[in-house]
Order: sequence, then structure tokens, then C-alpha cells
Amino acid sequence: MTNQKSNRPVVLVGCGRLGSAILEGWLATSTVDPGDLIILTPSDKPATEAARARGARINPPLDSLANARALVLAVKPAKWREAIVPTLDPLPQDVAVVSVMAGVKAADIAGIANRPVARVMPTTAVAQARGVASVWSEDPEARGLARSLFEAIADVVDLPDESVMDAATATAGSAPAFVYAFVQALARAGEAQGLSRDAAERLARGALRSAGAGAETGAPLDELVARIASPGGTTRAGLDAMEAGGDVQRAAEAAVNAAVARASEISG
Ligand SMILES: NC(=O)C1=CN([C@@H]2O[C@H](COP(=O)(O)OP(=O)(O)OC[C@H]3O[C@@H](n4cnc5c(N)ncnc54)[C@H](OP(=O)(O)O)[C@@H]3O)[C@@H](O)[C@H]2O)C=CC1
Ligand SMILES: O=C(O)[C@@H]1CCC=N1
Repeated sequence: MTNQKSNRPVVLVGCGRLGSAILEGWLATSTVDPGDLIILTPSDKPATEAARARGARINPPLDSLANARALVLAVKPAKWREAIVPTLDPLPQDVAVVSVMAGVKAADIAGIANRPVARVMPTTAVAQARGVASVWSEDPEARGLARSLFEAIADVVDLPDESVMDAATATAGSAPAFVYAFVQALARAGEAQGLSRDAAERLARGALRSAGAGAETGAPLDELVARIASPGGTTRAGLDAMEAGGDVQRAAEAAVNAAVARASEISG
């Protein structure tokens, strides 16, 4: 649902790494009309300046929130209470609170906000309208609104239950960093085989880009692997070595399990 001229503002609270990425994605895709955007941020950022230039309101008087349809909470989990409390008096009762925070439970937010809450877990590639975003809410309207804010900038994955949001956070929200770490390890291994550092990093980065292009075709992951791994060839030899002893699977499980465990600590 793009180019919404609803005249009911969308409020973005927090414009750091993820908030700026969401804002850039919205502006690029006209998901929210800039005139309908209100951004609450302690400090100006390049993305807030770009939004201001297109008509968004940055830190206006809080009574401007009186007709808001959504409040997107993009602050650190430790900051959300102090960020949301000043907005509650002016916000209308039917506003949906859309949290993109890792770990923080919808019931905790609803307990303070006393409004419908949706949870969304995006990746920062929403800035390029190429993210992925898990969405959950027990309120169908809030879920629909959350979907409408992310579907132009991300592949939206509806979750059946909030209990799997931490797993989604680990498998997508955090996972680009896990993939970068693996690509960095590949570059180091190439360097150890005689490439210069610069060449190894360019080649590994190019491999990541190539893998991303394949993933974007939507072909199944097994098929993408098979397209590259000629029988008896170099790739098959590398895959066999990676799979021997289950080290890659163990590393992925260690990363996902630790991220899930951290999310439940944040929620506590
Ligand atoms: N980064 C990522 O890839 C992802 C992050 N998330 C989630 O997004 C949330 C934000 O993370 P991230 O963007 O990385 O963190 P950042 O620290 O980059 O951004 C948080 C922003 O919140 C702002 N802020 C602090 N207090 C307030 C307040 N009272 N009102 C308004 N804004 C405030 C800060 O402003 P200032 O800069 O002026 O201090 C800062 O820019 C987290 O909850 C995280 O779990 C989810 C998925 C992916
Ligand atoms: O590291 C974090 O806590 C956040 C949540 C997912 C990605 N970044």
C-alpha cells in the first residue's frame, strides 16, 4: 500500500541505524507521504534532514500526534519507556504502536501504551527497499497497518505467534551480520592462499553480491547451490569440506541460539 495520502500521520520514534533505514525506504517508495511523517529524535541525522526537506515534521509540538495512525518505535530496548511515555497523552486511542525492537514483548508495550501493538523485525536493507520483515500482532488491524508500512520496503513474513519472533530476529534481523562475518572469514582464507588483502576482500564481497543476486531469483537454496557445484568440481570439494563434521551447521546454530537467548534476556 504505497503513497498513502491518509492525512493521518505516521510517527517514527528514533532515527538511528534502523529508524534511518526505514525512513529512507519509506521516502524512496512513497510508502508514507512526507507531509504525513512526524519524526521524534534527540538529534538530527542525514535521513531526518532529507525527510524535513520533503515536508516531514521533525520534533513538532506533541499535540501534532493527536491524529496519528501509527507510532513506530525504533529506539533501543532500554529506552522505549522514556521515549513513548511523553507521546501517550496526545496520541489517539486507535493508534497502532509498531515496535521494531528486538526482545521487548508486545504485552509489556501494551501495558504502558494501552494501545494495539504490532511487532515487526526488519533488516536494514529496508533502506534500499530490499529488506525482509517478520510481522506479528494479535490485533488484525494493527497487523494490517504494520504490513502496509513494510510491504513496499521488505519481503513481509507473517509470523503465527509472538513466541517465534526471537527466532525470526536471529534468522533475519541479526543474520546479515552473521553472513558478513562468514564472508570476512572467506576473505581471510583466500588471503592465506596467496591473494592480496584487497583482492581477497573485493572477491569475497563480490561473491556475497553474486549470492544475493541468486537469492533474489527466488530459486530454492538447494538449487542455487547445485547450479554452482559441478559434480566432482572445486565447489563440491569445498562444500564437502565445510559439511564434514557439521562445523557450518554448528556455527549457524551457535549464532542463532545465542541471539535468541539474548532476546529473552532483553525481554526480562
Ligand atoms: N540495527 C539493526 O540492524 C536492527 C535494529 N533493530 C532494533 O531497532 C532498534 C534500534 O536499533 P538501532 O537503530 O540499531 O539503534 P541506534 O542506537 O542506532 O538508534 C536508536 C536511536 O534512538 C534514539 N533515541 C534515544 N532516545 C530517544 C527518545 N527518547 N526519543 C526518540 N529517539 C530516541 C537515538 O537518538 P540519538 O542518536 O540522538 O542518541 C538513536 O538514534 C533496537 O530496538 C533494535 O533491537 C531491529 C532490527 C535490525
Ligand atoms: O543487535 C541487535 O540487537 C539488533 C536486533 C537485530 C539486529 N540488530
